[in-house]
Amino acid sequence: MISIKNLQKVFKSGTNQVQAVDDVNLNIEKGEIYGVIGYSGAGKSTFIRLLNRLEDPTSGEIVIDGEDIANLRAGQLRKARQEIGMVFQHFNLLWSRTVRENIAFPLEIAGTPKQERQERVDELIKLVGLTGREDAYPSQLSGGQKQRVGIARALANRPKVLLCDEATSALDPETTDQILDLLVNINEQLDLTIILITHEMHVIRKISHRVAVMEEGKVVEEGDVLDVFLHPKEKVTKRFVEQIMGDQEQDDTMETMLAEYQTGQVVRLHFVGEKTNQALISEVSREFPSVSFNILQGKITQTKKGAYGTLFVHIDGTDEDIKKAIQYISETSVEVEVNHNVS
Ligand SMILES: Nc1ncnc2c1ncn2[C@@H]1O[C@H](COP(=O)(O)OP(=O)(O)OP(=O)(O)O)[C@@H](O)[C@H]1O
Repeated sequence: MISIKNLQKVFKSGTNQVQAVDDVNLNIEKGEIYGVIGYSGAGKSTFIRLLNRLEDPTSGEIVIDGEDIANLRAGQLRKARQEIGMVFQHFNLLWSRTVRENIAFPLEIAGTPKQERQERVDELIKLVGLTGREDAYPSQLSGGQKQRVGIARALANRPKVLLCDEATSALDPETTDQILDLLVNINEQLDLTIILITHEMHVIRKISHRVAVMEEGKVVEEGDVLDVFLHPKEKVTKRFVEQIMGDQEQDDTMETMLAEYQTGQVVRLHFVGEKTNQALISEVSREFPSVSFNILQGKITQTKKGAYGTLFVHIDGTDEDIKKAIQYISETSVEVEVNHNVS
């Protein structure tokens, strides 16, 4: 659906040159939530602004649904832009207009007749959960509500793709989660392709199907979120994954746990996407009633493709039963690492 080839953006000022986007090549499928992550200055904002030509590319191709956005002239560009919605970090609302009027704005620009405009606005208000706040002004809204207006406005002209530029970075964690849930709903209900840029791994983990990692203008790593989580190759990617997993921390506490348990075994279960932790532990407890399972600690993170992470479990019972329980777990997709055997 979106094909980006050899995309370059060089900013020039006097003798200074900054290569903000450096030979980016990506393919994004219809209906996908595609995340681009990178630290400040990596080129994410420039990249996303190239996609709707808020910036002009220095060279390269951006084909969205068969149309090369990079080479459109002014008139064609105006039309194409209506098919690309954008949500901004700081909402960019019109302060003298109500919620309803803000959402209607892109429809007015597109020349949508009044009756149709009103119907569409009503639909959007419902979709983003702003019923009852239609006549409020932006200054009377919370951050999350402002972003809901931003999202409704971006969807007004039924775009083919929604671009989100750090859409949750100005929000607190709880509101962030609500807005991310809304984006997932919209993606699923409308089968809408969403491209988002962020510096927060949490955003990628929670809603993205695939991710690209940017550094110094380049995409240094790309793939399914779960694959990238499990096998980060680049240093920068490892840093992002550590942000939410904290592996080093777990290795340190392992030693403490081993010292604590004198009977049974402490095992580390590695979840790689196929089974959820709760389902497995209750299933194995049911199968082996004579064995006790005690979850000691763990860090499991849910991605769009399943659970990923590790769980430390103390298993106690007779040697024979413990062995059978471990064998049972090993036969699922969960990898078992036996750390301790004292009996
Ligand atoms: N209009 C501009 N003129 C000159 N240089 C620019 C311009 N916009 C961005 N840059 C430079 O391009 C590089 C990439 O910036 P960009 O804002 O795209 O990165 P980013 O990953 O989005 O970071 P941030 O989250 O801090 O905005 C930086 O070195 C930045 O200084």
